[in-house]
This record gives sequence, C-alpha cells and structure tokens, in this order.
Amino acid sequence: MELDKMDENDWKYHGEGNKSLVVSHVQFSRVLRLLKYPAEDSENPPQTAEQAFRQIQNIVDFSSNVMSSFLGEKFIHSGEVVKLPLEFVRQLSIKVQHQRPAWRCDKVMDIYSGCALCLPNLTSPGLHQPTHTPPLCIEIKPKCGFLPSSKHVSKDIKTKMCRFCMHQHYKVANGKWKRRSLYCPLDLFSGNRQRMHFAIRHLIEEPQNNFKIFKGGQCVYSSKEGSDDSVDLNCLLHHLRPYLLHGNNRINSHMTNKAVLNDFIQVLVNALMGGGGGGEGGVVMDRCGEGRSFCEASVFNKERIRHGSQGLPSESVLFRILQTQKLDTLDIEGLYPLYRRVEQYLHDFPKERTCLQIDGPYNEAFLEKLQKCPTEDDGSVEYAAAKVHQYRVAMTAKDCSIMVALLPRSEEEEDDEGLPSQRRLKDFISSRPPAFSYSVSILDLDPKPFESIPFQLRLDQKIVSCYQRTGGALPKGSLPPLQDIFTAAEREDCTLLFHPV
Ligand SMILES: O=P(O)(O)O[C@@H]1[C@@H](OP(=O)(O)O)[C@H](OP(=O)(O)O)[C@H](O)[C@H](OP(=O)(O)O)[C@H]1OP(=O)(O)O
Ligand SMILES: Nc1ncnc2c1ncn2[C@@H]1O[C@H](COP(=O)(O)OP(=O)(O)OP(=O)(O)O)[C@@H](O)[C@H]1O
Repeated sequence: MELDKMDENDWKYHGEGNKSLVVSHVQFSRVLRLLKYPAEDSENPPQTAEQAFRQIQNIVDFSSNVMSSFLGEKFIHSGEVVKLPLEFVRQLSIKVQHQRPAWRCDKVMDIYSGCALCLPNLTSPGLHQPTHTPPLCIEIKPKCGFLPSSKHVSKDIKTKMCRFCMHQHYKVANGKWKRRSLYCPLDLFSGNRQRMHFAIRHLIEEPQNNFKIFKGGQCVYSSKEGSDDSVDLNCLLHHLRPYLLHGNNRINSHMTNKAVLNDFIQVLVNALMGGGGGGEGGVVMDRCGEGRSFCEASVFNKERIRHGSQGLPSESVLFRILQTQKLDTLDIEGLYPLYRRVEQYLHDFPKERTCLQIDGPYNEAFLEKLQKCPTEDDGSVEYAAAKVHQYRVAMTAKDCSIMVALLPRSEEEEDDEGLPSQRRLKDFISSRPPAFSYSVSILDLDPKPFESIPFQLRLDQKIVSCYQRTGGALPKGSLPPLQDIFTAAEREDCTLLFHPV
C-alpha cells in the first residue's frame, strides 16, 4: 500500500462501531480504522492532527503492550498508525456516507487529521491467495462473562442476574433494540458445550451488535439496525449449507436445516474452546467461581445439563478474555471511590497526571503499575490509580470482539494451507461436523478513558433500577419471534439440538 498514491476507489465501507469507522481494501487483506467525532464537532474537530495521531498510537500501544500480555499475543493484531492524504480521506468519507447505518450518523468520520489505524482484514484472511471457498468469519462481542462478588455491590440482584441480561431490559425500554436477546454471556463463558451451544443459538436468533457473519470479507448476516424485521435464517442457511456439506463425503447427501445449524454451532464452539488442547498435558481449567456461574435471567434450564463441564481450557480465547475481565475485582461501586481519590489528587496536583500515566503512555511501566498493585488499600493515590488502570483494562476486555475465521478442509488436505496470512492460532477441527482450519483473533482493544468511570457508575445504577422497576418484565412483542427451526420446545430444551462430541 503506497500511502502517497491512495485512491478512494480501492476502498469500500466495511463497518463501524461507536467510535470508529472501518473501510476495507478491495484487493488486499487490509482495513483502515478511522476515528469518529460527534456530528456537532464536524466543523471544528475536537483535537489537532498531532493529538489524533497520539490517540491512535495509544490504541496501538495499549493493545500491543498491555492487552496482549493479558490476552495472549497470538490473538492480537495491533496494527500501525498511518498518515493519509487529506484529499483521499475527504473523498472516502463522501463515498461511504450513504452506506452508513442512520443510527450511527450522530458521529462523523474524522476528515481532518489524516490519521488512521491500518490493520489486517480479519474477515478476509488470505484474500490475496484466493482458494475455491471463501473463508467464513464469525464476529462475536461476548460482553461480561461473570457475576460480581465484590463486597461493595449494594444490590443483591447484581450477584444473581448478569449485567448483559439486565441491560437488555434497559435497551428495549429505551428503544435501542426492538427485541430482547436471549443470549447470556455466562452460558458462552461456561466452558460447558451444551450451554455454549445454547448461547450461540440465541446470538444467531437475535444478533444485535453481538454477532455477525462474513463470507469472503462481506457481511452476510447481522441485525438490521433500526429495522423491525427479524433476521433471515433461511438466508443464513443458504450461506452455511455448502460449508457444512463440504468434506466427509457429504457433498450430495441431504442435511436438514437443523443439522446445518447444529454443525455450524458445534464448529464454532470447538474453535472457541480450542487453542489449549484436550484435557491432558497440564491444561489448567477455569474452575473459579463455579458456584456463581449461572445467571438467573438466562433461559437455559440448568436441570437439563447432561454433560459435565471441565470449564474453559486455559489457552482458549474465552478463558483469556474472562480472566482479563475479572481484573474488575471491586465492581464499579467499589472502584468509584478510588476514582474520586485520583480525581481529587489531580485537581490538587494537575501535573501529576503524566506521572500517574492516566492517559498513557501505555508502556511497560504502565503494565507494571497495574500488575504490582498491592492487594490491600494503603490509602495512597498510587494504589487508587493502579486499581483504576486495572478496571479500565477489564472494561476493554468486556467490550472487545472475537473474530473466528473458518476454512473447510478436505480430507486429502494434509498440509497446513488454510488461512495463510493471519494465522496466529491454527488448529484442525475434525470429523463430524466436517473439518475446518480456523484462526481466532480479538479486536477492538482500545483503552477506555479515565473520565468514562462516572458514566459507568450512572449506567450501572440505571440498568439495575430499570430491571427492578419492571421486575424483569418486558413489553409485549419484545421477545425474538420463533423461527421455524427453533421451535418453542427447543427454546426450552437446548439438548434437542445438541450433539455430544
Ligand atoms: O457500556 P456498555 O456495556 O453499554 O458498552 C458500550 C457498547 O454498548 P453495548 O452495550 O455493547 O451495545 C457500545 O457499543 P454500541 O455503540 O452500542 O455498538 C460501545 O462499544 C461502547 O464503547 P465506547 O464508548 O465506544 O468505547 C461501550 O461502552 P464502554 O462501557 O465499554 O465504554
Ligand atoms: N481488523 C479488522 N478486520 C476486519 N473487520 C474489522 C476489523 N476491525 C474492525 N472491523 C469491523 O469493523 C467493526 C467496527 O470496528 P470496531 O469494533 O473496532 O469499532 P468501535 O467503534 O471501536 O466499536 P465500539 O462500538 O465497540 O466502540 C467491527 O465490528 C468489525 O466488524
């Protein structure tokens, strides 16, 4: 990619979140992630080009120096900051505008700094080495996978119902989503294949911003934001069927829709559990907090568990994310007073902001501060700042996404030619369902600002009070409609769809 010869016609709209917009190269497996600003700032950008450059460099440093040490380097692609010609960025912004979802247009793409983050395109690994079958990439934003056990939690309900499930009620009540998702992160992070299968089924049923599928770099399945329509499962099955018939001499065999979906989910569960090998060879299982690992709001019926769980393998992506999320040991209620201690100190000694590394740099020293934090509060500002740093790392882990790239392998394929470019983690998922090569990555590892902590406390209070006010009841019509392959009986009994492996 020659930065001085950039042409907007070589790039297309790929997706966006709350704070960045992503474009992908039409030929090479690359994306550019550009910052976004509130639309009201469009005339006067809120920061200079140097500050924007610093912000993106901070993202790279936080990902490569801090998050990677918790999550494991093999899952992470930190990318690099690039300086782009301003005219290219302006033309690009015009080009992508009509493809942007209306509900994201309260923010505009940064066209002033010319800075962007250049990353491998995790939805089209190996695009430059075309195979017959385009890779299938599944993006999951799993959110927080544990219940708080901190003594600072003031509302008992927070120790029983998970934040995601309670937040669903708040989001439906406030019109962010029309229907409630029945996905529960505690089921996904359980390490129990039956519960994980159940969780993924509900992500498919109501994806919201937690689930997307890409085929050959194109998004083929996601929630239609702002639309009343439910997702089109038949369309998904149309995309999935060829992948699941592939191999195992099933090319001409018949598979029911239910079997296609089951096999797909099973492949995905295998990839999420992979990376640590089987139950032998010193694999540490996540056994901590097993007694509290059920969310009472989950519709999974725990009486029906037929297969015991050994927990998550310690090398699996879910294990690493969950352990990092658990750096939030105090809960926002216990953390907030420590945030206030730092804030007061910075008010009195503003120059100390740099020394405490509140806005970075996210280097070894930052990592050391949060790793060497004493277990007991000694009343110091250093202790408070280290706990705040730990909490911010946990927040990032609660908001990141996982990308699983799958490529079917024929039985004759003995070599390792699967996902050439970004294969950090590669393994072989065998037999029934058919064999796939896979790679797993984690994206969106940006540092959360220090100033976001009071908002976290307020949101936590709003979510809990909304849930308590409504007693967990939802307006009529806010449950996902039953799709014909998920019958009412199956929603109750996940085991009908579950194949033991
Ligand atoms: O607070 P949450 O749990 O709602 O998470 C926010 C996400 O909402 P979600 O509930 O996943 O739909 C939110 O996602 P959406 O904009 O809703 O897609 C952002 O990821 C936000 O992060 P940031 O402020 O842009 O860095 C996220 O905010 P942070 O709390 O991570 O700062
Ligand atoms: N390296 C990548 N390769 C392929 N697609 C990507 C990559 N990075 C981001 N994307 C896509 O772009 C979307 C938006 O990116 P991202 O989640 O980083 O934005 P964000 O604004 O930080 O999100 P959030 O709302 O969580 O703050 C992702 O959901 C994903 O589909």
